[in-house]
Amino acid sequence: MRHEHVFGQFAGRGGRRVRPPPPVLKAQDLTLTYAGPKGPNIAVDRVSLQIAWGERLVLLGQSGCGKSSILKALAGFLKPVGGTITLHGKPVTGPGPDRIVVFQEFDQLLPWKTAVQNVEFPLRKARGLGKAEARQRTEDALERVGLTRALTSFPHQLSGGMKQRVAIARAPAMKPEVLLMDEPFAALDALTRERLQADLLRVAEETRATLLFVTRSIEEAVLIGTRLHLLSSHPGRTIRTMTTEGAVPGEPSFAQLSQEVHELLFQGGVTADV
Ligand SMILES: Nc1ncnc2c1ncn2[C@@H]1O[C@H](COP(=O)(O)OP(=O)(O)OP(=O)(O)O)[C@@H](O)[C@H]1O
Repeated sequence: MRHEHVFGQFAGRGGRRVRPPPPVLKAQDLTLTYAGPKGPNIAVDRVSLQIAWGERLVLLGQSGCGKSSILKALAGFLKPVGGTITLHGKPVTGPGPDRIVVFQEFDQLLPWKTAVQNVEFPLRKARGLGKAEARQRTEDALERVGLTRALTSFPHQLSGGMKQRVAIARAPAMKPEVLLMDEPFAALDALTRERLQADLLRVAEETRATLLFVTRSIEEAVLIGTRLHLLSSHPGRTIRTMTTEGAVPGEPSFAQLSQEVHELLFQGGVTADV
């Protein structure tokens, strides 16, 4: 099966070779460490990746392989000890509203604001939208994720799934350059997880979001991603990047690609936990 993604070899009309679109976000030879008792521990070792506009890149690998660390570095929360990160060719030096992060934890909403206000507030504060436009965008975003009730409830009155819906509505409504999602569905029950995966896919496609998504689930990766970046176990190194093109959920192609990914992760010294 052919799943290798080869940059620089996109076929244009009439089979002409055309250049791929320039990456929105790019990391080159990214090395990340944490301080340990005996000196720095390498968490991520010279990983390079790039995300083009409208692409959904999934970082996949075993627990502790450095997926969250890469996401944090791309978000600007963690400074690399080696390599570079650029957004539209400009170095990333810290966090910014051009990169919005959605975490796994359910406590990322402002507890003193309602569901509606949690979406509306950053649109007004960080994006500087007027009241009418922010309200319109908020209503639109919440409708997209199917949140039609409990709109005036506070986070402590919402279920975990509902809170994640608000977080998923809020992030694309900000229209960031890149949406960074760190295992946003890992703490949800299987049914809610499936529903939110479908909602995310729909929102991402409708809003043409550029997405970096972190997961440990092979099936989730193949479902969500247009491209996968497989990482070896600690310290995280690139095993391979591959496209998910042709893998259709519910068809043998999907199971086939999932199996291929599983084998690659095992060969890379990884125990995939799905
Ligand atoms: N704040 C920290 N201080 C020290 N070491 C850390 C810190 N955060 C992460 N690490 C270490 O860095 C490595 C990579 O961690 P990271 O959380 O990025 O992995 P991960 O692939 O996201 O794991 P998981 O899937 O379990 O969330 C691990 O060995 C971890 O112990």
